[in-house]
Amino acid sequence: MAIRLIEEADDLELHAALTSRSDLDEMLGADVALDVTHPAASAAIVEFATGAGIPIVVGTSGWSSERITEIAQFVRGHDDAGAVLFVPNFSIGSVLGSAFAALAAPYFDSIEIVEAHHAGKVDSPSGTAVRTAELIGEARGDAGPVAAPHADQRARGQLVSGVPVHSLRLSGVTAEQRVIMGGEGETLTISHSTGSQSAYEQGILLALRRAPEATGVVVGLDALLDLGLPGTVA
Ligand SMILES: NC(=O)C1=CN([C@@H]2O[C@H](COP(=O)(O)OP(=O)(O)OC[C@H]3O[C@@H](n4cnc5c(N)ncnc54)[C@H](OP(=O)(O)O)[C@@H]3O)[C@@H](O)[C@H]2O)C=CC1
Ligand SMILES: O=C(O)C1=N[C@H](C(=O)O)C[C@H](O)C1
Repeated sequence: MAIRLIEEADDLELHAALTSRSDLDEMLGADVALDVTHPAASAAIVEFATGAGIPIVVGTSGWSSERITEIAQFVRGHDDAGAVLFVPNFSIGSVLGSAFAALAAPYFDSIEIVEAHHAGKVDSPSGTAVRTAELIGEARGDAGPVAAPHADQRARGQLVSGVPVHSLRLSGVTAEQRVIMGGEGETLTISHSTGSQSAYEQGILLALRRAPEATGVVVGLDALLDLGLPGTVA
Protein backbone atom coordinates (compact mmCIF):
# COMPACT_ATOMS: atom_id res chain seq x y z
CA MET A 1 0.00 0.00 0.00
CA ALA A 2 2.85 2.40 0.82
CA ILE A 3 4.50 1.63 -2.51
CA ARG A 4 1.24 2.33 -4.35
CA LEU A 5 0.76 5.62 -2.48
CA ILE A 6 4.26 6.80 -3.39
CA GLU A 7 3.87 5.78 -7.01
CA GLU A 8 0.51 7.57 -7.28
CA ALA A 9 1.67 10.83 -5.65
CA ASP A 10 2.76 13.52 -8.13
CA ASP A 11 5.37 14.94 -5.74
CA LEU A 12 6.94 11.62 -4.69
CA GLU A 13 9.07 9.12 -6.57
CA LEU A 14 9.87 5.56 -5.50
CA HIS A 15 13.65 5.18 -5.15
CA ALA A 16 13.63 1.50 -4.11
CA ALA A 17 11.30 -1.00 -2.45
CA LEU A 18 13.23 -3.28 -0.13
CA THR A 19 12.18 -6.69 1.14
CA SER A 20 13.63 -8.87 3.90
CA ARG A 21 16.14 -10.19 1.33
CA SER A 22 17.38 -6.75 0.23
CA ASP A 23 20.70 -5.10 0.93
CA LEU A 24 20.14 -1.97 3.01
CA ASP A 25 22.56 -0.16 0.64
CA GLU A 26 19.61 0.03 -1.77
CA MET A 27 18.37 2.86 0.44
CA LEU A 28 21.36 5.05 -0.38
CA GLY A 29 20.46 8.09 -2.45
CA ALA A 30 16.89 8.32 -1.19
CA ASP A 31 15.63 11.63 0.23
CA VAL A 32 13.55 9.81 2.83
CA ALA A 33 13.03 6.22 3.96
CA LEU A 34 9.88 4.52 5.22
CA ASP A 35 10.20 1.53 7.55
CA VAL A 36 7.09 -0.65 7.83
CA THR A 37 8.68 -4.04 8.37
CA HIS A 38 9.03 -6.20 11.49
CA PRO A 39 9.94 -5.30 15.08
CA ALA A 40 13.01 -7.57 14.85
CA ALA A 41 14.28 -5.80 11.71
CA SER A 42 13.42 -2.19 12.45
CA ALA A 43 16.37 -1.23 14.67
CA ALA A 44 18.99 -2.16 12.06
CA ILE A 45 17.04 -0.33 9.35
CA VAL A 46 16.73 2.83 11.45
CA GLU A 47 20.40 2.74 12.46
CA PHE A 48 21.45 2.33 8.82
CA ALA A 49 19.29 5.23 7.61
CA THR A 50 20.29 7.68 10.35
CA GLY A 51 23.94 6.69 9.93
CA ALA A 52 23.66 7.38 6.20
CA GLY A 53 22.00 10.76 6.84
CA ILE A 54 18.65 9.65 5.40
CA PRO A 55 15.59 10.90 7.30
CA ILE A 56 13.38 7.92 8.13
CA VAL A 57 9.71 7.51 8.96
CA VAL A 58 9.26 4.51 11.25
CA GLY A 59 5.83 2.90 11.23
CA THR A 60 7.05 -0.44 12.54
CA SER A 61 5.81 -1.14 16.06
CA GLY A 62 7.62 -2.65 19.02
CA TRP A 63 9.88 0.31 19.80
CA SER A 64 10.35 0.94 23.53
CA SER A 65 10.86 4.47 24.83
CA GLU A 66 14.33 3.35 26.01
CA ARG A 67 15.36 2.37 22.46
CA ILE A 68 13.92 5.58 21.07
CA THR A 69 15.98 7.53 23.62
CA GLU A 70 19.13 5.65 22.50
CA ILE A 71 18.44 6.56 18.87
CA ALA A 72 17.83 10.18 19.95
CA GLN A 73 21.21 10.24 21.69
CA PHE A 74 22.91 8.95 18.54
CA VAL A 75 21.16 11.50 16.33
CA ARG A 76 21.98 14.33 18.76
CA GLY A 77 25.64 13.32 18.79
CA HIS A 78 26.03 13.27 15.01
CA ASP A 79 25.42 16.46 13.02
CA ASP A 80 24.99 14.56 9.76
CA ALA A 81 22.59 11.91 11.15
CA GLY A 82 19.20 11.61 9.48
CA ALA A 83 16.13 12.60 11.48
CA VAL A 84 13.82 9.88 12.75
CA LEU A 85 10.05 10.24 12.80
CA PHE A 86 8.45 7.44 14.83
CA VAL A 87 4.78 7.10 13.94
CA PRO A 88 3.03 4.53 16.17
CA ASN A 89 -0.15 5.02 14.16
CA PHE A 90 -0.65 6.68 10.76
CA SER A 91 -4.42 6.94 11.21
CA ILE A 92 -5.57 10.49 11.96
CA GLY A 93 -8.53 9.17 13.98
CA SER A 94 -6.29 7.01 16.12
CA VAL A 95 -3.91 9.91 16.76
CA LEU A 96 -6.82 12.12 17.77
CA GLY A 97 -8.17 9.33 20.02
CA SER A 98 -4.84 9.21 21.86
CA ALA A 99 -4.80 13.00 22.10
CA PHE A 100 -8.32 13.05 23.55
CA ALA A 101 -7.26 10.40 26.08
CA ALA A 102 -4.31 12.58 27.15
CA LEU A 103 -6.65 15.57 27.48
CA ALA A 104 -9.05 13.64 29.74
CA ALA A 105 -6.38 11.77 31.72
CA PRO A 106 -5.91 14.22 34.62
CA TYR A 107 -9.62 14.04 35.47
CA PHE A 108 -9.98 10.24 35.92
CA ASP A 109 -7.87 8.16 38.31
CA SER A 110 -8.93 4.79 36.82
CA ILE A 111 -7.65 4.41 33.27
CA GLU A 112 -7.15 1.18 31.31
CA ILE A 113 -6.51 0.48 27.63
CA VAL A 114 -7.95 -2.43 25.66
CA GLU A 115 -6.51 -2.90 22.18
CA ALA A 116 -7.43 -5.51 19.60
CA HIS A 117 -5.56 -6.43 16.42
CA HIS A 118 -5.60 -9.07 13.72
CA ALA A 119 -4.22 -12.47 14.72
CA GLY A 120 -1.08 -11.97 12.60
CA LYS A 121 0.29 -9.14 14.72
CA VAL A 122 3.52 -10.35 16.35
CA ASP A 123 4.05 -7.68 19.00
CA SER A 124 1.96 -6.74 22.00
CA PRO A 125 0.97 -4.40 23.40
CA SER A 126 0.53 -2.41 20.21
CA GLY A 127 2.75 0.60 19.55
CA THR A 128 -0.37 2.73 19.61
CA ALA A 129 -1.33 1.50 23.08
CA VAL A 130 2.21 2.13 24.35
CA ARG A 131 2.17 5.67 22.94
CA THR A 132 -1.31 6.34 24.37
CA ALA A 133 -0.30 5.07 27.82
CA GLU A 134 2.85 7.22 27.74
CA LEU A 135 0.83 10.30 26.79
CA ILE A 136 -1.61 9.56 29.62
CA GLY A 137 1.26 9.15 32.09
CA GLU A 138 2.80 12.47 31.00
CA ALA A 139 -0.53 14.32 30.97
CA ARG A 140 -1.40 13.31 34.51
CA GLY A 141 1.48 15.32 36.00
CA ASP A 142 0.32 16.49 39.45
CA ALA A 143 -2.63 14.05 39.33
CA GLY A 144 -0.07 11.27 39.97
CA PRO A 145 -0.10 7.70 38.74
CA VAL A 146 -3.23 5.99 37.50
CA ALA A 147 -4.94 3.75 40.06
CA ALA A 148 -4.24 0.19 38.92
CA PRO A 149 -5.43 -2.09 41.72
CA HIS A 150 -4.20 -5.70 41.86
CA ALA A 151 -1.95 -5.02 38.87
CA ASP A 152 0.39 -7.82 39.97
CA GLN A 153 -2.15 -10.40 38.72
CA ARG A 154 -1.43 -11.44 35.12
CA ALA A 155 -4.99 -11.03 33.92
CA ARG A 156 -4.81 -7.36 34.86
CA GLY A 157 -2.74 -6.59 31.76
CA GLN A 158 0.72 -5.13 31.25
CA LEU A 159 1.52 -1.81 32.91
CA VAL A 160 2.82 0.86 30.52
CA SER A 161 3.55 4.17 32.25
CA GLY A 162 1.43 2.75 35.07
CA VAL A 163 -1.59 2.18 32.80
CA PRO A 164 -2.88 -1.41 32.47
CA VAL A 165 -2.94 -2.43 28.80
CA HIS A 166 -4.90 -5.49 27.63
CA SER A 167 -4.15 -6.93 24.18
CA LEU A 168 -6.55 -9.07 22.12
CA ARG A 169 -5.43 -10.83 18.93
CA LEU A 170 -8.50 -11.84 16.92
CA SER A 171 -9.42 -12.99 13.44
CA GLY A 172 -11.80 -10.53 11.81
CA VAL A 173 -10.22 -7.46 13.41
CA THR A 174 -7.91 -4.90 11.74
CA ALA A 175 -7.04 -2.60 14.66
CA GLU A 176 -9.07 -1.18 17.54
CA GLN A 177 -8.38 0.62 20.76
CA ARG A 178 -10.53 1.66 23.69
CA VAL A 179 -9.30 3.87 26.51
CA ILE A 180 -11.68 3.43 29.42
CA MET A 181 -11.62 5.97 32.21
CA GLY A 182 -13.45 5.63 35.50
CA GLY A 183 -14.34 8.52 37.80
CA GLU A 184 -16.87 9.31 40.50
CA GLY A 185 -20.13 7.72 39.29
CA GLU A 186 -19.18 7.82 35.61
CA THR A 187 -17.01 6.29 32.94
CA LEU A 188 -15.65 7.81 29.75
CA THR A 189 -14.64 5.56 26.83
CA ILE A 190 -12.56 6.84 23.94
CA SER A 191 -12.83 4.31 21.17
CA HIS A 192 -11.21 4.04 17.75
CA SER A 193 -11.69 1.38 15.07
CA THR A 194 -9.60 0.91 11.95
CA GLY A 195 -11.88 -0.74 9.42
CA SER A 196 -9.42 -0.79 6.56
CA GLN A 197 -5.73 -0.11 5.98
CA SER A 198 -6.77 2.91 3.89
CA ALA A 199 -6.98 4.69 7.27
CA TYR A 200 -3.17 4.90 7.19
CA GLU A 201 -2.86 6.56 3.76
CA GLN A 202 -3.21 10.22 4.76
CA GLY A 203 -0.76 9.86 7.64
CA ILE A 204 1.85 8.01 5.59
CA LEU A 205 1.84 10.75 2.95
CA LEU A 206 1.96 13.51 5.57
CA ALA A 207 4.90 11.88 7.34
CA LEU A 208 6.84 11.26 4.11
CA ARG A 209 6.35 14.86 2.98
CA ARG A 210 7.38 16.35 6.33
CA ALA A 211 10.26 14.03 7.25
CA PRO A 212 12.92 15.69 5.05
CA GLU A 213 12.60 18.93 7.02
CA ALA A 214 12.45 17.20 10.44
CA THR A 215 15.34 17.42 12.87
CA GLY A 216 16.33 15.05 15.66
CA VAL A 217 13.84 12.42 16.76
CA VAL A 218 10.11 13.07 16.69
CA VAL A 219 7.49 10.71 18.10
CA GLY A 220 3.91 10.67 16.90
CA LEU A 221 2.00 12.01 13.94
CA ASP A 222 0.42 14.41 16.46
CA ALA A 223 3.64 16.44 16.34
CA LEU A 224 2.91 17.14 12.64
CA LEU A 225 -0.72 17.96 13.30
CA ASP A 226 0.16 20.71 15.81
CA LEU A 227 -1.97 19.18 18.56
CA GLY A 228 0.35 20.49 21.25
CA LEU A 229 1.24 17.07 22.66
CA PRO A 230 4.76 16.12 23.75
CA GLY A 231 6.44 14.72 20.65
CA THR A 232 10.01 15.88 20.32
CA VAL A 233 12.55 13.80 22.24
CA ALA A 234 14.81 16.35 23.96
N1 LIG B 1 2.26 2.89 12.27
C1 LIG B 1 1.14 2.39 11.73
O1 LIG B 1 0.14 3.09 11.55
C2 LIG B 1 1.11 0.98 11.33
C3 LIG B 1 2.13 0.16 11.67
N2 LIG B 1 2.12 -1.13 11.32
C4 LIG B 1 3.29 -1.88 11.71
O2 LIG B 1 4.09 -2.05 10.54
C5 LIG B 1 4.79 -3.29 10.63
C6 LIG B 1 4.48 -4.12 9.39
O3 LIG B 1 3.14 -4.50 9.43
P1 LIG B 1 2.48 -5.32 8.23
O4 LIG B 1 2.60 -4.53 6.98
O5 LIG B 1 1.15 -5.73 8.70
O6 LIG B 1 3.46 -6.57 8.17
P2 LIG B 1 3.69 -7.61 6.97
O7 LIG B 1 4.30 -8.80 7.62
O8 LIG B 1 2.47 -7.75 6.15
O9 LIG B 1 4.76 -6.89 6.04
C7 LIG B 1 6.05 -6.67 6.48
C8 LIG B 1 6.90 -6.35 5.28
O10 LIG B 1 8.20 -5.99 5.75
C9 LIG B 1 9.14 -6.67 4.95
N3 LIG B 1 10.35 -6.89 5.74
C10 LIG B 1 10.50 -7.68 6.83
N4 LIG B 1 11.77 -7.60 7.27
C11 LIG B 1 12.42 -6.74 6.44
C12 LIG B 1 13.74 -6.24 6.37
N5 LIG B 1 14.68 -6.65 7.23
N6 LIG B 1 14.05 -5.36 5.40
C13 LIG B 1 13.11 -4.96 4.51
N7 LIG B 1 11.85 -5.40 4.53
C14 LIG B 1 11.49 -6.28 5.49
C15 LIG B 1 8.47 -7.97 4.56
O11 LIG B 1 9.09 -8.43 3.40
P3 LIG B 1 9.21 -10.01 3.04
O12 LIG B 1 8.00 -10.26 2.23
O13 LIG B 1 10.48 -10.13 2.30
O14 LIG B 1 9.22 -10.75 4.35
C16 LIG B 1 7.05 -7.51 4.32
O15 LIG B 1 6.89 -7.02 3.02
C17 LIG B 1 4.35 -3.94 11.93
O16 LIG B 1 5.28 -3.63 12.95
C18 LIG B 1 3.02 -3.27 12.22
O17 LIG B 1 2.73 -3.26 13.59
C19 LIG B 1 1.12 -1.67 10.57
C20 LIG B 1 0.07 -0.91 10.20
C21 LIG B 1 -0.04 0.48 10.55
O1 LIG C 1 0.22 -4.36 13.36
C1 LIG C 1 -0.70 -3.59 12.99
O2 LIG C 1 -1.59 -3.92 12.21
C2 LIG C 1 -0.70 -2.22 13.53
N1 LIG C 1 0.30 -1.85 14.28
C3 LIG C 1 0.48 -0.56 14.86
C4 LIG C 1 0.53 -0.66 16.36
O3 LIG C 1 1.20 -1.54 16.90
O4 LIG C 1 -0.09 0.18 17.04
C5 LIG C 1 -0.50 0.46 14.33
C6 LIG C 1 -1.86 -0.08 14.00
O5 LIG C 1 -2.53 -0.32 15.18
C7 LIG C 1 -1.79 -1.32 13.15
